[in-house]
Amino acid sequence: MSVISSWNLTISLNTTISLSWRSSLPSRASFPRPKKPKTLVVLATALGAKPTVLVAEKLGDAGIQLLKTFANVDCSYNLSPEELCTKISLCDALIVRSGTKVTREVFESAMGRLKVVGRAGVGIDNVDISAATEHGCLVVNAPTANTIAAAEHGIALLTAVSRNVAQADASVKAGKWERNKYVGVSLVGKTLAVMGFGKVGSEVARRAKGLGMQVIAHDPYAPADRARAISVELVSFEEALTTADFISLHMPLTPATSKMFNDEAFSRVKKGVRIINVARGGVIDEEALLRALDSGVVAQAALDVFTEEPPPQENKLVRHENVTVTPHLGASTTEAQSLYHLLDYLIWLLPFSLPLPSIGFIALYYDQEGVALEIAEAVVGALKGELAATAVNAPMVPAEVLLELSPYVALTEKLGRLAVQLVAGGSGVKFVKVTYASARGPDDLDTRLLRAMVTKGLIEPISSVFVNLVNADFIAKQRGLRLTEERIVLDGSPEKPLEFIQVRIANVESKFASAISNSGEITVEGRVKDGKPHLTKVGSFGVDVSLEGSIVLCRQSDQPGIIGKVGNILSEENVNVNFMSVGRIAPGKQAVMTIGLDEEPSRDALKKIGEITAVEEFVFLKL
Ligand SMILES: NC(=O)c1ccc[n+]([C@@H]2O[C@H](COP(=O)([O-])OP(=O)(O)OC[C@H]3O[C@@H](n4cnc5c(N)ncnc54)[C@H](O)[C@@H]3O)[C@@H](O)[C@H]2O)c1
Ligand SMILES: O=C(O)[C@H](O)COP(=O)(O)O
Repeated sequence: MSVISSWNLTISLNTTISLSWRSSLPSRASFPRPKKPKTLVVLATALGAKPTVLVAEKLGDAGIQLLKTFANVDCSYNLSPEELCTKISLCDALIVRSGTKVTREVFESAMGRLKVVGRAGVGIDNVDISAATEHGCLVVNAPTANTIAAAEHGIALLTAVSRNVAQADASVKAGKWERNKYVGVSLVGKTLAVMGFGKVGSEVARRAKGLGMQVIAHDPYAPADRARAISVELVSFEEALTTADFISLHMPLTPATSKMFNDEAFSRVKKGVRIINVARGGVIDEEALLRALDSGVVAQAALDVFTEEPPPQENKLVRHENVTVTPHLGASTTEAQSLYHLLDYLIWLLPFSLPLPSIGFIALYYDQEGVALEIAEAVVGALKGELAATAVNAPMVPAEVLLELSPYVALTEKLGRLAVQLVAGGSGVKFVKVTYASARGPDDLDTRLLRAMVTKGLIEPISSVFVNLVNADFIAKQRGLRLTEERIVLDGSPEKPLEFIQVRIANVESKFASAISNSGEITVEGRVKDGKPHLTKVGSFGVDVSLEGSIVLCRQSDQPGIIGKVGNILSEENVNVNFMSVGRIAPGKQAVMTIGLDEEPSRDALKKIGEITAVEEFVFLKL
């Protein structure tokens, strides 16, 4: 019994990072479950009051209970689109299944409050992902908990069509006894083409092999070794169509798979093929399927999913005598939807004092967290500002990379904040260059998170927009901000990921002229020292101040007594100086004094600093 270990990282709004460890047993599904800690995303969010989670479709009780430990939970099912839009502005998170369309209007109606959409299941085709991203709303799903349920339903439909179970049942219930009419076809030795060899598809394949079928699969993105491991041959779309006796669909609905099964595809299938769809209705052109059924090209179809759900009463496919239908039941088993947790079973087993190996076996078999728990964990984690393993619309940063980069995450955001506050007028920022100096090779540094944090730092002080890893690139583009990145490869030890980071803003004037470097750009540079972000350069002046609280930058003609005068003004106001450094061009010439402050000084105190005779210019910057 192997144990999956996981690291969870937390980044809160002030970008402090915490690390916790958890372990869990592998799930019953043999398709590798995403190792939560390996792929993570930052959702920096700060929620003062208890957040509100709207659960818009039935969710297992285990999930509801978990949500209630952290949030106010509003379970309102069967909301009309208008009702959903009305409610959403009062919610921080929304949990749906496939029955709720989370449209652009929903995100617009949320007016910035909605931070997470949790899809309690796999398919995210009912969520407008672009709109979510534009609104900085993280979308998470529960990709593994219903895999087995869906695969079993696929097999149930496969066996049902081969033996006319639904039709024969209806006939007997209608008082008939038609033994000759419902002669079926055998599965053994027949070829099954699994279209989409992902989690569900591979579980269907495994089960079909157990029924004695020849299994082939078509999936342009599936790794060959996964197929080889269960002796399934990966084939082209053409070969799948032309050789299969049964076709089972398991791909997602995307623009590429939409109506993949159309007249053209049906013109190439083996006459009498049987089709099972437990994926999404939209992957089949339903009109084309009807024609293929009527002409006998397709002998039978079993459909769990439809383009429109529920399908209209008059839908000819639903009423077709060679079509077996179920109302999107693929994920609907008690085990998939609710909690069958390892611990419950271990506790249940205790009185039996079973030997350890059998406990292990049973525990492994029943380690089904259920969709409800999987999505509740993801949503609560995201609301806490933790990192979501199942994020759909944000780049994933491996946990170990994130841990190493954490102080640089804080540094980049603060450099962005400082740089933009140095711009005269604060706006008009269009060209930003971020330079990363490192002894590591260019492929050895993932800067996506750092870039997002510079954007956050640049935009948040001058707008009301909430920027996070989800929407940083979109917001930058929308505001016409061109952020370019540059790498400087230094000699030395690659132990540290970065030596220094520089943020430059071109084509702007500065309210602190000394911040303009020789290249004519506002320039701030920082390093991480003892795990803390430090400002180490402003313009062409070397400085050194820890980036916390706020900062006063002050240029003076280099002479004795200035530090004392500034210190006096601040101490009269009870403002604590946490750090001070002076960087000068040459003794007796100009110097830039950097003062780190714990409290914000009054306007009056700042005015007094400006009035010190030797002070040529100064600026107060909030971090
Ligand atoms: N009926 C239900 O209740 C139910 C339950 C669970 C999943 N589903 C649906 O089943 C589908 C598969 O779910 P999963 O968990 O296995 O997802 P998955 O992401 O693990 O697998 C999908 C596979 O489809 C493949 N694919 C993508 N484009 C393809 C194409 N053009 N041709 C062939 N293959 C392609 C991908 O490479 C991937 O391997 C999804 O549409 C999901 O929404 C339905
Ligand atoms: O994509 C999925 O997970 C399935 O279609 C399940 O959908 P459901 O949560 O509405 O049952």
